[in-house]
Amino acid sequence: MSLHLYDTSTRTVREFVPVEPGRVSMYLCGATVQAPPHIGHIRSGVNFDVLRRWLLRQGYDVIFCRNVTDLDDKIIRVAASEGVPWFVVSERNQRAFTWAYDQLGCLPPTVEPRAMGHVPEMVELMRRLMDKGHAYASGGDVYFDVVSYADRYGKLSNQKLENMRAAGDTDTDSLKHDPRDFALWKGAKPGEPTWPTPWGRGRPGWHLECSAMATKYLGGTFDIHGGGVDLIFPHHENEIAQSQAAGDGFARYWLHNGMLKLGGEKMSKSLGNSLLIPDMLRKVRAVELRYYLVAAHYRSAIDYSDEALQEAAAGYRRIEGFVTRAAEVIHDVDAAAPLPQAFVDALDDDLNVSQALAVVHEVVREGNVALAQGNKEQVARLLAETQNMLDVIGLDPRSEQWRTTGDSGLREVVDALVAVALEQRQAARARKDYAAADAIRDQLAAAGIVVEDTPQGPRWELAR
Ligand SMILES: Nc1ncnc2c1ncn2[C@@H]1O[C@H](COP(=O)(O)OP(=O)(O)OP(=O)(O)O)[C@@H](O)[C@H]1O
Ligand SMILES: [Zn+2]
Repeated sequence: MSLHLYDTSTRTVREFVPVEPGRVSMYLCGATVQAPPHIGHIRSGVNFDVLRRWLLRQGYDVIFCRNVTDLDDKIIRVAASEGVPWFVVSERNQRAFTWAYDQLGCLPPTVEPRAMGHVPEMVELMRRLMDKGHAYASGGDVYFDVVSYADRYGKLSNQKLENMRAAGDTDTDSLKHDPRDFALWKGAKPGEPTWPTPWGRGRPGWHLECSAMATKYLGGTFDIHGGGVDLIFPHHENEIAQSQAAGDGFARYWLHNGMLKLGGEKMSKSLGNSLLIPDMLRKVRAVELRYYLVAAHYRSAIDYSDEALQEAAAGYRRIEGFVTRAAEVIHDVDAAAPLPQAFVDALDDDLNVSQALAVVHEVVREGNVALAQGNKEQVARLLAETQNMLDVIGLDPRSEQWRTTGDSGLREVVDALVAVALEQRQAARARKDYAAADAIRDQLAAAGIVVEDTPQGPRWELAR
């Protein structure tokens, strides 16, 4: 089987074939930066990071564009409440998002455009829509005329125009030709930042931003557009309407991640039920949080619980335990070793990471048996398979990312210190000074280090 993905626009799992052989262009709706990220935002980030890594593993050259919405009503409100300019709020929170994506091991985007740096591209898109009769200016605003695009509007979200309710703010209904028309551009309001257009000063509507940025960096037709299911309507429906009405092919596959919820409700900056990343990193290590966020199928909803998080962390530590022990015996890991077919099939089947992780756990179980039997050849093969699979999901404990962050960065240092202590314990045993040998073991235990004697010699672990 080749890669198949669930495409919201056709409501089917279909074969992924990029526009250009060997190259994949991908756009992900990134953050509106009125507040720092919660784990729901980062769930979206890490799930699309796994897709990107899977495409890279298959040899594709991937152009990944994730935008930042650096100005909107919510940012303006936060800035006003703090008495600072809008960009103070968006810069601060954008840094918090970047930090969080980095902590969770997301590869940096190929390009990360900010909306307010792309106003000329938005004006040009509005011009094209006006010329084709799909947009009109009214009272300083510019609107998309949904009736002019009636036959196709609603395809993505599977609804018919006649059943749709009015878009957004009813205050502006008197300016619209139809209450379902949505704003491409919002006319200047006192105290708000504005940019010039041929139809007056103002600021862009959110939907227009993504259409303009996606096509600027990925072209008129590109492969994958992603975001959370919360964005299907109206945001993505409107992106399609704007871009296709202007004459662009736009995205060929629409992928949506399920929501991370708390008590059954979407985790949301606006609802104030956010679990922020620094707080989460006091509960578990970043790699364990990533494991938790990718372990469920990307399209399913997750209802957050501390218990499930701790269970996921324990699951990851089982994998990590094997990798660490095996790496003590095997020094050269074959990065080109093939991935188990069951793992490949799982990811090719609409990125079924939970199934793929089940394969990892199976290989780890076999690996532990091989370790216990001292079967070095088997251990080498299973360690290579495990690390190569984990690399695709961004979870390899021996990768640069996880070796140098959190407590795993100190592992080599502790390893050397424990080796010295264990040599002394060995020497004490050799001279039959068992009291001294036990004292060394007890001191290590007091420092949180548990020593286990194995047929391959003593090894240590942190007591957790
Ligand atoms: N709870 C969540 N679970 C999963 N993905 C989410 C969640 N909240 C937002 N996302 C996704 O994260 C990305 C960035 O979201 P954005 O900043 O637009 O969030 P938002 O919906 O405005 O946030 P909020 O509702 O928290 O104020 C989008 O792709 C969005 O779909
Ligand atoms: Zn968007």
